[in-house]
Amino acid sequence: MVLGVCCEAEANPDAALATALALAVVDCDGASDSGLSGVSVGISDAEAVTDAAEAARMIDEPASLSRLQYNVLLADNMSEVAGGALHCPFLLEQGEAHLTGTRPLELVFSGLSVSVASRSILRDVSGVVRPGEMLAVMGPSGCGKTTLLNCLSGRTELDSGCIRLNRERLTKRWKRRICYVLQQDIFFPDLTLRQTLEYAARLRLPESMSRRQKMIYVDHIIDVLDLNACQDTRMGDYTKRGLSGGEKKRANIACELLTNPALMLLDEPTSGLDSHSAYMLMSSLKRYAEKESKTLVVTVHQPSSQIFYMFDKLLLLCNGQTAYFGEVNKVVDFFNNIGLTVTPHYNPADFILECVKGSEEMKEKIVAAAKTVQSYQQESLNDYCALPGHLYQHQCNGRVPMVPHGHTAPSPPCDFSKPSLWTSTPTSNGNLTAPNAVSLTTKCVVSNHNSHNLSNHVYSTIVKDEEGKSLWLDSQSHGSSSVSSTTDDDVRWQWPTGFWTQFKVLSSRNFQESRPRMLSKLYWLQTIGLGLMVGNVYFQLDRKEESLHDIQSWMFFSTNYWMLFALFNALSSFPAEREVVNKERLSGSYRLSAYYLAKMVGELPLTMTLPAVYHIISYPLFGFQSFSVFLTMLGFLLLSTVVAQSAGFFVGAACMDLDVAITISALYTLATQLFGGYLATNIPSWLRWMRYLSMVHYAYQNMQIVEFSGEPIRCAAQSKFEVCSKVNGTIPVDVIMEQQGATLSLWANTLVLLFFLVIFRVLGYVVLRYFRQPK
Ligand SMILES: Nc1ncnc2c1ncn2[C@@H]1O[C@H](COP(=O)(O)OP(=O)(O)OP(=O)(O)O)[C@@H](O)[C@H]1O
Repeated sequence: MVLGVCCEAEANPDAALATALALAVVDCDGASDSGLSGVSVGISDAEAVTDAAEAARMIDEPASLSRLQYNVLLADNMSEVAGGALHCPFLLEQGEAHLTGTRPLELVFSGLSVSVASRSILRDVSGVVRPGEMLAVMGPSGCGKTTLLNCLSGRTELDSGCIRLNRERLTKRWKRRICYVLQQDIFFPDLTLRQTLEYAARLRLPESMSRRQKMIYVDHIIDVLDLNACQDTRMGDYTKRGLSGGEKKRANIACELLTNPALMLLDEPTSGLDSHSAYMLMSSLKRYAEKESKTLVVTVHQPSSQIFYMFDKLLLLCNGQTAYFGEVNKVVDFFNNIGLTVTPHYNPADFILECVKGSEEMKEKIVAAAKTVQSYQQESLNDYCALPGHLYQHQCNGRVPMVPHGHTAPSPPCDFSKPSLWTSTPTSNGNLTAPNAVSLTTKCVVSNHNSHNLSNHVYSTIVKDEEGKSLWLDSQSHGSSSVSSTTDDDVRWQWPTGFWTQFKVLSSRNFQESRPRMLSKLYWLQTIGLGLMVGNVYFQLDRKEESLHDIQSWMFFSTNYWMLFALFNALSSFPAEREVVNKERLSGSYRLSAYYLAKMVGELPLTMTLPAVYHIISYPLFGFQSFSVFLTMLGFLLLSTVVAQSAGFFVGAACMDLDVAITISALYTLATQLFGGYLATNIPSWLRWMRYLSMVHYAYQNMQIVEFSGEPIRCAAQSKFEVCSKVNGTIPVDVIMEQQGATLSLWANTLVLLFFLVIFRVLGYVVLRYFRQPK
């Protein structure tokens, strides 16, 4: 037995401990502040726990939930100690730890119809999945399985139909709490599996867990999904070899399991796995669903009969219509009853798939039979959906649900031990019996007084399977926090971690993920080669009028090259990570602002490294003047590079299509070069304003001001500068600048560059926030 409780209490430790345990044994309703803050308590002995639990029972005033920070690791016998007297998952109200138990979740979908470009993809598809159940969605390729999951996760809009999660509508809050394991495995290819999971844990597990606990969690998930051997292998993609298809699939599931969601939607989790691995994976998922009362919807192609019978329910689709919905072990009867008999020893999954891939006549027959069955249930489903979801929110803290004037408040059906909406019981003739009526009078208390539910709702647990191997750590959903509220829409969304944690983790991930891309061996070679080449072309230039053109071309080339380099690199940066970021944003892992800021900061050192190396090589070859000029020029070169990177971020964020982004950027950069002041000095007056939009112009001017102020250019014998006949034999810097029509000072140019930097970065954020929201 292991129990660690971290409480903060200004009272004595025992009281703090008792209070923590009281949470397990008192009704959460009416929690009042008992002034907890500041003491840590740890117990490792069952007797002490029993005593404390007893003490907790005697507390008159339930503890303040708002000021209690707790973190509990509890072994499986804790439930016996506390006697299973849990009444509800508890809420920490004011944002300190924000952990809530995962409520078991009943998923009901009714009459779902979807069409794309006037083609009907799903037609009137309905079903119910209860906590602890696994629903298999099967059907031939293209029948609409993925579309159905997209609907259930809220990613595809419905033409008609309804989806209810514990009677609530599928709001943004729910969408972020549903775990959707996509068919495609979307990861950063250069991170290893372990790094990927660690970052996911640090982002998605609550702040109240220490980093060590999060890492223990990661270890368990790796262990459970048998990913130990490949944990240090990079994820890889189609250009770089990394994890195998099956390993990636399991990694995908592992990332989602970290948050321990109540509802998991898995799109073909077994594809690409050998039969043994597929079996092992599905049995893990099955155990998970059963032990943790999770609701699982899984699409599968051609499961083995062993896997097939692991499912509780089956939804068979045929051309977007329901061909069967009901218990898996009744499907053979259903087919028998319509005259389609399974050959003995034949895999029933293969058989039914062959039937729904058969002739049109056969398909129609199956769909018609399924409709007959469905009509029994449809009415109740319609009633269910007609209920205004927010009236029936799961109010397990004893508060009265909000009810419009003149209505009686029915209690939400929190008790899942009661029969639910769709207990399909096929009769001997294959038809399903009429469903049980929706129970609106069940008690509003999650009060299964059994050991499982205690652990399920309150404590982080290490659940063990029959062989004693740890399966899942923790029973709490970390995907989000707040549970109850008066309406669907006014629920405050609480992020699993705070802004600064997200910023820190994402900056570090961004740095790690971008480094191989931004500082590849090829780029190093290119930079060093270019630095040497340019340095030798403009080798030790004398600061005299005869060399002026070459000096200016070194500056223009250097500035221009690094600005273009940064811009085009940034351009491909968003498209490359868009899918991963969209996936993470959809699952509510972090704020966009934290991601955006982290991206800017995380990539900053990487953006600056290569131009700095180039400058260090080429400037001394070009002709070292003084250390201060060298450093100032480096500073301005880096500033110009970062400004150009901002433009690249903006265009990359705004354009979904990389080709379009490249075309727009090429046009913009070529124009900025033309108006930069070096290539064309006599710009027609009506086009001169374009110069002020050219970032290169300001950067190039600054380089010249710094260089020519440091060591003035000596006049030639036959100087074209009038000033040479009067002053000192050197050309003042402002004369050179005026000759190019540039009148701004060093600081004015710098301010304009900073303005570009801020504007492009803000625009980039606005685009991502309002125009590129993941769907
Ligand atoms: N955005 C879309 N535009 C046009 N057609 C679409 C779109 N999305 C899906 N479809 C079509 O809808 C049908 C169902 O697609 P879906 O991906 O749901 O099938 P599936 O059963 O998951 O297939 P598979 O088993 O091959 O993954 C397919 O015929 C597909 O071409």
